[in-house]
Order: sequence, then structure tokens, then C-alpha cells
Amino acid sequence: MKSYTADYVIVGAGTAGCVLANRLTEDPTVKVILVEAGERDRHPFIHVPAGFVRLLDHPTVTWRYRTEADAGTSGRAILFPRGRGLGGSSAINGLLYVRPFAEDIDSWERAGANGWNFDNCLPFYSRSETWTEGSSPQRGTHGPIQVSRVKNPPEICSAVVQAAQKAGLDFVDDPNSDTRGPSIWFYQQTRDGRRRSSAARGYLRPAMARPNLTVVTGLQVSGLEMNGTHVSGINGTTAANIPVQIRATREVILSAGVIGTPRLLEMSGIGDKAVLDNAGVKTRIALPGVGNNLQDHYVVRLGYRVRGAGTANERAHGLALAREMMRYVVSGTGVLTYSAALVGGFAQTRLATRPDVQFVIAPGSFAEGRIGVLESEPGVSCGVWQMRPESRGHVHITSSEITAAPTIAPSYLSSELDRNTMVEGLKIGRRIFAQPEVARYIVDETVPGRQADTDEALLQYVRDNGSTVYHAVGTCRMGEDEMSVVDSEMRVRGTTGLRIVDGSVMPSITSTNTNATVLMLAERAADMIRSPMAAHASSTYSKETV
Ligand SMILES: Cc1cc2nc3c(=O)[nH]c(=O)nc-3n(C[C@H](O)[C@H](O)[C@H](O)COP(=O)(O)OP(=O)(O)OC[C@H]3O[C@@H](n4cnc5c(N)ncnc54)[C@H](O)[C@@H]3O)c2cc1C
Repeated sequence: MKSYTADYVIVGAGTAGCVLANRLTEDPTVKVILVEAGERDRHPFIHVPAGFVRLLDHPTVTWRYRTEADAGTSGRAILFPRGRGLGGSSAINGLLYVRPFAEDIDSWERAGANGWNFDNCLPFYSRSETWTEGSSPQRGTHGPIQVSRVKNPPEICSAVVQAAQKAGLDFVDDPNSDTRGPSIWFYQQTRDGRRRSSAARGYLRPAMARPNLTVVTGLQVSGLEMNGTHVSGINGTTAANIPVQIRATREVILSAGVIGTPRLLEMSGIGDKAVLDNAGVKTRIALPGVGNNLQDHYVVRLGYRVRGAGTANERAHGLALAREMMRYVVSGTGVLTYSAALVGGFAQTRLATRPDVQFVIAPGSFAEGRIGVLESEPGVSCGVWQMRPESRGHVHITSSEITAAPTIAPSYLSSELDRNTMVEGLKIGRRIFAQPEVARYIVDETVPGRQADTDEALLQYVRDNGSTVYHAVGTCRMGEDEMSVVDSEMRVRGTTGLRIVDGSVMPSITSTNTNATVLMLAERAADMIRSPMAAHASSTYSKETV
């Protein structure tokens, strides 16, 4: 067995883990070991922005999770990607940088997460980014993550923006600082020139030069080392099946993500007793909230066949693709710099008093509206997702074996409000695409198709074809009540020496895409962890093999 010791052991080199590894090692007297189950971020499709669609079910850079088959989604088991490797999900995500609504974070404080309101958090959003378009009081200019505008969006995107304005949405130049009413805008991307600006690239790579940071890849953590209720380290196994133990003299920090973190707690006997009994794991600390409160955004797409306007479809095949590749290499522009979508919108259905649907509009379309391989004829798509779904699910282990996949049950569409909001959102999307500014390019609606002209037919389409938009959070909820898993400083209840810093601690899902908020959480956590650190800095690092 190999064994190591450091002040802090961070499990998971995803969005949050990379931020922490960087910020904690700014103090040269503090030794950190960052452990990651996956490998280094060498795959070229990680770095080329448009490459993300080819990685969603990749055998080495994702965990290849699937949800449970659920009657609410027509009995389908839905692909549920999570990144694996340096950068975690930030290395495979759709690059869309969208901050939450202030109200989202304010609601965390009202739900019991002390001090978690938007005003307190705003400086940490800014600290994580460099907004490449200049300064604004709300935006950061010196942070590790580069945030850029989409370069030269195709004409069809401008047509959609005009059509949306005609349909009642206001054009907003910077959706990350302007007021968030019903609006239409161009997405901003976590892109640094021609390359993805992942947490690994922005935060980890510069920190890896520091002698007080050790990054261990290919090591899957299987459990926590505990003395009573104190967590003193982690156990894991390398790809070559070598057991490894790492001791933390100060804290173990779990940043293994919305699935990985509750999974590790449960594997270690921390969780709901009934769940642990079922999996054959002895309960060490009863924490009934572990793995519950799983929330996600669920998306379906309207698809349109287009004539008279260029789209990504025809540029992503054959000779045209070769030209795009050349363009990317020479000028860093073109289809290969596109993110999951180029135009976004916030719409308000008749069921809400503030925006409740986000549109993700791309100058490209997929068969059956499901993200994957682009169709070859010109097309556009408009993804529709409810911003604050009520449906809640869970993730739990079913076995004490680390190789056994957990049960992921998001319970999409289990709330009537969620079902109705999706249907209303599709109708607003159709209204936008019926405006003359964009309708003049449209040959036909390919999915769901004009025959789907009743609420029932639209809901059936939602059930049959929807999927995750990859924003799962909340499975180790922060708060001060019995069902919360961590307190307002992200310390795991009933333990000492253990913290969770990742998307799993969000008390409720943000109205928008989640990566910006995970970056913020980790930046703020770093300050919470560091402030007592200055007083107790020690050099406890040792490396030995036994
Ligand atoms: C396909 C996809 C597209 C997305 N698109 C967007 C987008 O466009 N915009 C946006 O804002 N958000 C997007 N998101 C969401 C966003 O990327 C995530 O919310 C965010 O990255 C989560 O960060 P995290 O630190 O909580 O977890 P992750 O980044 O998932 O990191 C967890 C890390 O822990 C590691 N790990 C897990 N278990 C273990 C273990 N037992 N031992 C060792 N290591 C372990 C994992 O391999 C992983 O590297 C997307 C996500 C995905 C998956």
C-alpha cells in the first residue's frame, strides 16, 4: 500500500476541486494533495469548444452514468454525463457562462444557509472570471476563467434575436450583469481564444508548478478513513489496483460532484440508515439527507429545417468540415468555436411572475431533437428548459462495491407545474420562430412537428424526447435543518475534519446554468477554509511508501 500525508486532501479535480487546489496552495506553507479518479485532460475534443458533443458518453472522460428508467419520461434511462479527469465536468461542458438570478442565491439564505445571499456572493463570481470585453462593476477582470463573447455568430442567430424581440423579449447586451427580465441575448463562453477555459486550464495548470501541490490522477477514492466521527483521510485504488491511503492533518474536502460526493459518503457509512442497510454498509453517522434533493434542468428541443441561411449542420460534414478545421487552426474562428448554443433567452410563461423558461438556441439541429450528431441539411434548434423545477429525485448506492454504479433517479416531470411549464415554454418558442424575421428562413418544424398541436401531444413529446441539460445539483444540501448535509460553512454535519465543496451543496438549483455558481462556491469556500489557516500554518507534508 502507498500512503501519503498532507494538510488538505481534496477529492475530485472538477470545477470546485481545481479552484480549491489553486487557492489553498497560494499559501506556500500549506500542503495539498488533489486526487482525481480520471486522467489528465489530454483528449483534443476537451479543448476544442465544439468537441463537447463528441464527449458526452466518452468511455474515459465521463462516468457513463444513466438515470433509472422512469415512467414520467416514457420509461427511458437517460444518459447522465459527468466529467471524469482533470477539469471534471468543466472539461466536457457546453461552455455556457451564465450567472444565476440574484433571487436564486437570496433564496438559499431564506432556506437556512446563513450568509448565502447574492450580495455576499457577487465578489466571488467576479474573482473567478476575466470578462474579456472590458470592465463593468459586476464583472471580473483578473480571474482564472476567461469569459468571451461568441465570435461572428451566423446570420440566422441575429434573425432569431430580432424575432424574439418581436415576440416580446428585450435584447440584453450582457446577460451576466444586466437585469434579468424576459430577454434575449448572445451566450458568453468559458473560452480562452480558440480553446476551452476549463477549471483545469484556468486554475489547476498554473498551480501545478507549486511545490506544495501534488496532483494524483487515476486514483478512485473508495471511502473515508475515520476515527469515530473525525475524518482523518481517504482510501482509494489506482487503475493498476494498488491501494492508496492519504492522511489529512487538517481536512478532507469532497469535491467529487453531485453523484460522486454522496456516493463516497454512503460508501463510508454516512447517510440514511435505510439506504445504507440496503447496500450492506454499516451506518457510522446517520445523515438522512445524503443523496436526496437531486435537482436538474430537463430540456426538449424544437427543431427547424432552414433554407437560405448557413447553419452548423452543413459545415460539420465532409469538405466543409475540413475547411472549418483549417479556419479554426488559422484564425481561431468558425463552427469549431461554437458552444452548446449561441443565443439564449429567458421567457416567462403564464404560470409564473418572473422568467421561468430558458431557451438554448443553436444554429444546428439533431435527429429527434436529441443532442449528438448534427443533421446534414441546414437546421436550427431551440432547447426549452424550466429554470426552477419542483421535481426532486435522489442518488444512492445499492452496493458496498466501488465498481457498482449508483442509482440516479432525477424524477423529471414528477411535478405538475414542471410538466405544464415545459408545454408553455414550447409554445413561446414556437411563437418566436413564427415571427417573420426568422420564419422567412424556415421550411418546416422537424420536431416535434406541426401535427403536435395540442398540450397533450406536446407533453408526450416532452416525455418521449427530453434529456438532462446537465445541471444536476443539491444531493448534499447546505442548511441548518436536520435534512441538510453540510452547515453554512460546508462542514459535514456530525463529523469533524470533513467538508464538501461542489455543486452537491446547492440548497436549490439556480435558474441558470450551474458552472459559474460552482466556481463561486469554491472561491468562497477557499476563503472560509483559509481564514483560520493563517494562524495555524504548519508543514506537515510527508510522502512515504509502505
Ligand atoms: C455535459 C455537460 C455540459 C454542461 N454544460 C454546462 C454549461 O454549458 N454551462 C454551465 O454553466 N454548466 C454546464 N454544466 C454543468 C457544470 O459543468 C457543472 O455544474 C460543474 O462542472 C460541476 O462542478 P463540480 O465541481 O460540482 O463537479 P465535477 O466538475 O463534475 O467534478 C467532480 C470530479 O470528481 C471526480 N470524482 C468523482 N468521484 C471520485 C472518486 N471517487 N475519486 C476520485 N475522484 C472522483 C470526477 O471524476 C470529477 O473530475 C455541464 C455539465 C456537463 C456534464
